[in-house]
Amino acid sequence: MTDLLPTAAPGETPVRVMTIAGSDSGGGAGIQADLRTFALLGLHGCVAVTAVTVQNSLGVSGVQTIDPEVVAAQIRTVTSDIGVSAVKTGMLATAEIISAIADACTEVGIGGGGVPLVVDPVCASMHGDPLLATDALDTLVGRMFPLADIVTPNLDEVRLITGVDVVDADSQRAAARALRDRGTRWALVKGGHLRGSDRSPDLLFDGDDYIEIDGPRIDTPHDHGAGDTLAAAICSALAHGYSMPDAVVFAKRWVTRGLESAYPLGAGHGPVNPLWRVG
Ligand SMILES: Nc1ncnc2c1ncn2[C@@H]1O[C@H](COP(=O)(O)OP(=O)(O)O)[C@@H](O)[C@H]1O
Ligand SMILES: Cc1ncc(COP(=O)(O)O)c(N)n1
Repeated sequence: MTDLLPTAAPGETPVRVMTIAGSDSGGGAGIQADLRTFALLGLHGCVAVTAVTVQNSLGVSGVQTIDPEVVAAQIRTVTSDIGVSAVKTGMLATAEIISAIADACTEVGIGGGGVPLVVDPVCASMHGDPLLATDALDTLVGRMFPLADIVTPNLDEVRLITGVDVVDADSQRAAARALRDRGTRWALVKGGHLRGSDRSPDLLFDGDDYIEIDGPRIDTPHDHGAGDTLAAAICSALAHGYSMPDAVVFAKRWVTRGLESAYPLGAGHGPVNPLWRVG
């Protein structure tokens, strides 16, 4: 497997994908991270914006959500004209927005065995600022997980969704099982927040087999947008027809390379850097 995906010839339409997520004004996470990964992997990225966050390297100081009907309309108008081969979701903000997205996805054939759907169940920023209304978690799990080909929570999100505290390989497996019980086809329990090891192992589970997708732990404070970058790369590989295990292995290598060349930005946490691709 290579570190890159096939690209279109100049003038030829590239593979299209879509991110349904929030905007990060600091450019490190959210739709900005997704679009960077899509573009650098040679795909054309479309967007359904769910919220505009007021954010920099130190945290999130404001959120303006988008009218749920406008979010759904972005999904319908893109799919009816441009067409997409895979979709990922990130910050979905409120229960009303999630319901509108789930309805629109069902209507146009995203998820549920149709167009592959990657659900990154974003609940908070890395600084701990909330990105999902506290009453919206049940809707996120109840409406999006049954549509999802894969869900990609970090360990804080795993705890919120399943109650499982991941501290070692056994609890990582228990968390993967508990996630699958909530309706997703594949569960990925990311090990990025597992401290005290020189590895950062993610665990992929389809209900039968556990697949450990290992990688070295990169010693950097600049990991803003790591989860978005991983999920956007999984989405990109699925759009090219990769199997789920191959898509996650590909994406893990992509985010690891991005962490290796992550850069400082502002006074806080800088972003993972998929620009290694053009460096
Ligand atoms: N310091 C690190 N070194 C290597 N890989 C990491 C590191 N931090 C996160 N990752 C990887 O980046 C991806 C995103 O993980 P994580 O940081 O847990 O997600 P999130 O950004 O959603 O909190 C995972 O594949 C994880 O293993
Ligand atoms: C709009 C938006 N979406 C997602 C994240 C999560 O990224 P991180 O965990 O790196 O803060 C974020 N901070 N902002």
